[in-house]
Amino acid sequence: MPVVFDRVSFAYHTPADQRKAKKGLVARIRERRTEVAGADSDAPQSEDPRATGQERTRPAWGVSAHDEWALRDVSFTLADGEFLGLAGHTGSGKSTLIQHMNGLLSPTEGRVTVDGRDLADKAAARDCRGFVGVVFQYPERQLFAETVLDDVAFGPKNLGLSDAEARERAEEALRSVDLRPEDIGGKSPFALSGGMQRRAALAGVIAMHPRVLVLDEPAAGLDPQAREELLRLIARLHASGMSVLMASHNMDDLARLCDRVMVLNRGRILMEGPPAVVFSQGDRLRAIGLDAPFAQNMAVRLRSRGLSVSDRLHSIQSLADELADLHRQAQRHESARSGEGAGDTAHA
Ligand SMILES: Nc1ncnc2c1ncn2[C@@H]1O[C@H](COP(=O)(O)OP(=O)(O)OP(=O)(O)O)[C@@H](O)[C@H]1O
Repeated sequence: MPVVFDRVSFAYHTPADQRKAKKGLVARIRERRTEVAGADSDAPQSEDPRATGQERTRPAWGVSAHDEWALRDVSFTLADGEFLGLAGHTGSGKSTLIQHMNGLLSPTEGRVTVDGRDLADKAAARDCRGFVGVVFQYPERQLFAETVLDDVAFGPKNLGLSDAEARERAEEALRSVDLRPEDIGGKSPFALSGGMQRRAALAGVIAMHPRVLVLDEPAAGLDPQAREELLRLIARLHASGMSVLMASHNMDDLARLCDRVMVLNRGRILMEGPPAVVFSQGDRLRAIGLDAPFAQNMAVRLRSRGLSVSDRLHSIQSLADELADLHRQAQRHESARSGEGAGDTAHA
């Protein structure tokens, strides 16, 4: 079930080129009305702001014309079984992109298809919500039911499943996020810890049996242990066969988990590729206000101190492997030197 973005642009306000087209239309309509009403052409006419483009609302976040596009010309494919990471500074368009994944927002230009069906088609968008599960930022804020089990069963019930089937799905989903339905199913969601609430909210999406899981900053605001548990859980869901798109501000999480990373900057894809390739370009990342993963920063520092470590380091694992290699090389070098030394002594 690939999700394909084909030259997607999105503006929260009508973009300039489309306003221009509208302006022409409004002017023509006004001329026509004037002709029909026989209006006195000398009479002062109140300017229709739409005809002059003055209605143009300068977007709150933008200072130049191109900033009115929250997404601009975005093309990519989330392939079956892939784990795609989405990085980008605040306001770069990650949440906007995510809302296009299941048709909550429709492109102003371009198209999004899921399994070949264009989400501009309402029926396709409705169907895809069963397959593409979106977990928004702080999803626990949307918990509402009296019990955890009712909350998680809400989605399946909406799909038309019977109470018993929905309950079964809810229990299964809770177990898949390491929550025991027999312990917490009857509790209020608000009686759970923050990390458990987050997992219960995730279970509500998993209970819909999505094949694509979309996560917007899933670990934001969790304590270190809860975030570790949650990220492990996401890796496990991915390993079970789901495709995942995960937006995150944490480059280390993306470097560690993703097959491929896409970096958004002002609504456009700036970089895209395997973590080792994207995250080795620390300077480009820093230029748009993103940090590189710890391993990449460490590699830069080690190189500046004369150690010849790879500039492709992007994860703690790759850093550990590289340092172990260097250590082994140094040991070999050392033993070769001491062997030479021993030979010299024997010679003497
Ligand atoms: N409802 C809205 N109306 C108008 N503009 C919006 C709206 N939502 C977002 N924007 C603007 O669209 C741009 C992209 O926002 P978006 O929330 O997608 O970015 P983001 O990368 O998810 O940011 P963050 O990391 O802070 O969540 C921003 O400039 C934002 O101000």
